[in-house]
Amino acid sequence: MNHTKEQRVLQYVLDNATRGDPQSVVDSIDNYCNKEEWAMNVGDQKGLILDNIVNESNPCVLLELGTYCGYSAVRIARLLKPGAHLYTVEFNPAFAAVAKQMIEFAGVQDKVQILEGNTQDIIPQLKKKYEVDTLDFVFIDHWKDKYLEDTKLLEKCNLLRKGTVVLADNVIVPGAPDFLEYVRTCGRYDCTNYPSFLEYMDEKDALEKAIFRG
Ligand SMILES: O=C(NC/C=C/[C@H]1O[C@@H](n2cnc3cncnc32)[C@H](O)[C@@H]1O)c1cc([N+](=O)[O-])cc(O)c1O
Ligand SMILES: [Mg+2]
Repeated sequence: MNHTKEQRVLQYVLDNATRGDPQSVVDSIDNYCNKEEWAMNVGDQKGLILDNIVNESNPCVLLELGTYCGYSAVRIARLLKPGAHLYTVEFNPAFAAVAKQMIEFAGVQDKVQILEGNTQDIIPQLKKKYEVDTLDFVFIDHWKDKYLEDTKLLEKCNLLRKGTVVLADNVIVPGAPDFLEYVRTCGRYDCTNYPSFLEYMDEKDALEKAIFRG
């Protein structure tokens, strides 16, 4: 039975999207969350900004913090060139299970790897255990009070290089003020704000792009 919202979102995708078609998966989730139940996916309006920034960055090795149902993982993976790879970190087993099925249904499982666990534990393992050298692109969309500590951890683990794009969701709602203050004032990032709207709502929100200066 689909007892959780996340299971209901997945079921709607399985019933309405086309297997192997990531765009139809993205569209189905947006339809469901617009019509039936709100869910904390980056959504279609901020999603278009995310698409543009991924496309202009042309990334090979990507990291996402907070997979949730896999909406942004599918959205990003559908744009990746052959050989590019997205690692997405999720510590809630129930959400990871939904995301795994979402990613497989979309047919992007060869481009996406869900790393189950806490970002604090997984980020320090990326180099040795997952053979990551440096990251080209990071999408941050997990608990808002973790954005800053995890950005500093990425720096500490030497996972950022000159030009790495760090893109953060929700810098207005729910907001990540300490993260925003840090990336805009520490001198190590070139920041751009992308005003938009909270997913499936009329409320203002924004993405912040912080390019690491190396
Ligand atoms: O709260 C929001 N997002 C939190 C997302 C959290 C996701 O990241 C995982 N996680 C958390 N710390 C983790 C550490 N390690 C691994 N996974 C982790 C959680 O298990 C969840 O799957 C949010 C809220 C609103 N809103 O309007 O209220 C809108 C949004 O777009 C949002 O993204
Ligand atoms: Mg978000």
